[in-house]
Amino acid sequence: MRILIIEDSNVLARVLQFMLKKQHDCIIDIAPDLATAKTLFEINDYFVAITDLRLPDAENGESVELVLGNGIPCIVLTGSLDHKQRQRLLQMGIVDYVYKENKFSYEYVVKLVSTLQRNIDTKVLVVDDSIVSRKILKNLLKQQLFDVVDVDSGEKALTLLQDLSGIRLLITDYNMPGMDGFELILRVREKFSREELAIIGLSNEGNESLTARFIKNGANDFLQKPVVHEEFLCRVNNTLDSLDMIKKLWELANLDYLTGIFNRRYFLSKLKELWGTESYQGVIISVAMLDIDFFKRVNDTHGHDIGDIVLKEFAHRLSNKFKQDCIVARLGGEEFVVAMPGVECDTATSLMEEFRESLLTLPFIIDDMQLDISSSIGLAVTEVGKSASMIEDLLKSADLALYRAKSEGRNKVCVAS
Ligand SMILES: Nc1nc2c(ncn2[C@@H]2O[C@H](COP(=O)(O)OP(=O)(O)OP(=O)(O)O)[C@@H](O)[C@H]2O)c(=O)[nH]1
Repeated sequence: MRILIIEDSNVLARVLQFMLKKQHDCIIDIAPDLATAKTLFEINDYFVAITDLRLPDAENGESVELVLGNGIPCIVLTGSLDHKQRQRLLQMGIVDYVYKENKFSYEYVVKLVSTLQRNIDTKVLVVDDSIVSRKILKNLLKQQLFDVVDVDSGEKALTLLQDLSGIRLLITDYNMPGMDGFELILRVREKFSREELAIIGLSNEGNESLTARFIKNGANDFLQKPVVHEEFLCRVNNTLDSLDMIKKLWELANLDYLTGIFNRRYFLSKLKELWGTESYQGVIISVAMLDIDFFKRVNDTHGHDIGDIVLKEFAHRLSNKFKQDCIVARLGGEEFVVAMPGVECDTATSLMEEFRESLLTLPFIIDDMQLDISSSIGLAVTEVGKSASMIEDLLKSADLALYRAKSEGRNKVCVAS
């Protein structure tokens, strides 16, 4: 990522450069005047430009025209701004303006750059029967680099949500012929939770209870039309920030920090979920526990960092082999587990034998070193039932089978009797 700072104050430009570099892996060019900025635009492609409104050779915001004329998102830095200037800048299509006040202003600029990066990969669906309103919202969102799709009815929105995966934010008008905004939200919430898909409702009705109704029906936020540029973008970004935060918390709670695969907590909750699902009652389930052999030696011989790489590679291979309905997790240390619902004992044993052998035939190459890694595997099989204590028994059996595999010489699959 390459960023251009157009700013005649060398101190300010350097502070911003330092703060941006701390947060982003990027190249930063500094132009102290319009002429230099013009030259830099001829030779480089920029992700975003941050420009002062007044420069020694361009006192009237010509740098903003230059940036936008080059099709580059523009963040404006300014000491002051009157109402007219603000209107003009927003109409020109800048990302945002920031007052040069204190360190928080520069932190805000750094955050804006992260937000723009996030927005590029964020799909937003706008639903409004008014072409004018859709166009305004689309333009506002595109200035922030969002990937925007729009439709003119709730019915089309539902179809699109079904066909096009990855939409993270739905912005819907309330008053629409056919399906109104409320009904659309209710229908959407049957399939998508607040954590998966955020919804912002819009209406030009000045009805006070509308906000609460929207939110009670499943919207994350609500805004009055016509939208105020800055408020709209703040609300959109806050809503998406909350979604990101929830995702991060979910990952912290359910993923193993080292390998990125599921952790023990997720694994156990998933098994409990299966046990509680009517359609799984009586379905056969195989569970395999895998433990890397003599892993302590890997750490002792090559160091902990290499040990970590082995764990990551092992997890990667395991989750590549057992996809689809299987649940693959790291239980802790060098111990992993795979649950295979619907897989009979014979098939599960063959699959585990294949995996065990693949470790020997495809050695781990780390830093040009070849490491011979093997695994002992214990397998237990049962039918999903009503009693939760069965889960404990199943895991105990797999663990005992693993213990047997270890004591019988390692690099072996043992099935619980
Ligand atoms: N690098 C690394 N090592 C870990 C991690 N978690 C646990 N270990 C190490 O894993 C090793 C496990 O050693 P042991 O339980 O003695 O087992 P082992 O050497 O694999 O021997 P067997 O299981 O009997 O074949 C210990 O040295 C732990 O320090 C981790 O996250 N990273």
